[in-house]
Amino acid sequence: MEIQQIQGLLEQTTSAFNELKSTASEISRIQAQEQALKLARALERPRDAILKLAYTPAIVMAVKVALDMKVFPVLSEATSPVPLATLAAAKPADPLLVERILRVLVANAIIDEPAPTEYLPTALSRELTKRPSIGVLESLFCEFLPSFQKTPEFLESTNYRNPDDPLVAPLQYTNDLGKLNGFTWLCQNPDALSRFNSFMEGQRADRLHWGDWFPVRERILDHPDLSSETPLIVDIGAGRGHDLIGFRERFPDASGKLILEDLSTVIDEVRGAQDLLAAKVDTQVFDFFNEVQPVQGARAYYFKNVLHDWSDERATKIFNNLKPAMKPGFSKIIMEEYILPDQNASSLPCATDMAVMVFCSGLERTRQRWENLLTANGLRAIKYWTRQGEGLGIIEAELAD
Ligand SMILES: C[S@@+](CC[C@H](N)C(=O)[O-])C[C@H]1O[C@@H](n2cnc3c(N)ncnc32)[C@H](O)[C@@H]1O
Repeated sequence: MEIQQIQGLLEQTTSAFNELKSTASEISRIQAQEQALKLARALERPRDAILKLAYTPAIVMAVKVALDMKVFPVLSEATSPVPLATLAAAKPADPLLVERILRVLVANAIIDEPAPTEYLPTALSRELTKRPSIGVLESLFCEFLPSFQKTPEFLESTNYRNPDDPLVAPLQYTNDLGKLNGFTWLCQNPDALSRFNSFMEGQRADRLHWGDWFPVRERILDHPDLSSETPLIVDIGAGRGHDLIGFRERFPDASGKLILEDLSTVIDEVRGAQDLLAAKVDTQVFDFFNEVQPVQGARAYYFKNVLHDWSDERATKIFNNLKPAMKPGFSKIIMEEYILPDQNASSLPCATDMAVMVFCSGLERTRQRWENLLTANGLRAIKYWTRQGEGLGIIEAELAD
């Protein structure tokens, strides 16, 4: 690239940085980061960029090995540089192997090496001691990566049909699952299920809880028909219930019940968890394909990252099992999902789109696709709440008539 073009990108990056300095907003942070990425790309030779891109799985592999060798908890305690021998003793592991793995981490700014074979933590390596971020890395590496690798072969075998059958996705092809649903497969593999549920907790990482930006009081809580006995929020496909716990923290005075619904294996994993008990969250086994919604007349039926797992045909089944429980004029459906822009979507939603395609033939949807889905199912979008950057939006909907 011409030096003048790089100069131009540098100026745009500086101006994005100045905007961030003056507003300290999340949007300006994302814009500055995107601008800096364009600048870094422009400074890189295309051939080197491709080489590094193709090597990305090796970096993730090194992080996974470091996790397994228990390097990060030891490192994050450190106030002075930690010698290699101390880190190698954590597992214990061969010091030469640890040195090679840590070299990758240093080269990728995941840890610091202030002196030869002496290490210090960074914000990134400290993050790798937290359950949700460990879950993100481990679930994507162990459960998704093998399927990513097989996806081109799978798509060729289907003559590049867009996958829409959750029982015929790259996951089944890769793991020889026959017609076993991906979530049932997870439920049969407790370690994989635990990694996946931590991954879902991690999806929240550093993002706003919906209660921090959606006008919950105005759109949900301020209604005369709400009482302590009314189901307030039914979180369908809730996983470990982190969204409900976050809701209770933000609205401790809200009257009405918070109900967590998921498949029986997930409920077995979460039932009795202290954080759920403390937040007064009820649990309910529910299979949204095979049962009619058992909680009648809730104020809000909340789905987060659920509809994106399913094709329109499957989503119709979910809505058909939900609608009989909804009270007209009172019950709402709140779906916290990406609402893709028509153009220039950011990297994270696009990567998520690939992950749901591989796992269960799901898809991220543009606003028009959401609109078509709701209309075809006798539902009406009250409002699409979009957010800039990589945050999830909210589709607020109700029965059409
Ligand atoms: C992508 S996760 C989302 C979890 C959580 N809502 C979140 O965003 O963190 C999808 C959830 O749907 C649940 N699920 C899958 N199939 C289901 C079914 N048939 N009935 C009820 N829940 C189901 C899974 O167990 C999982 O917890």
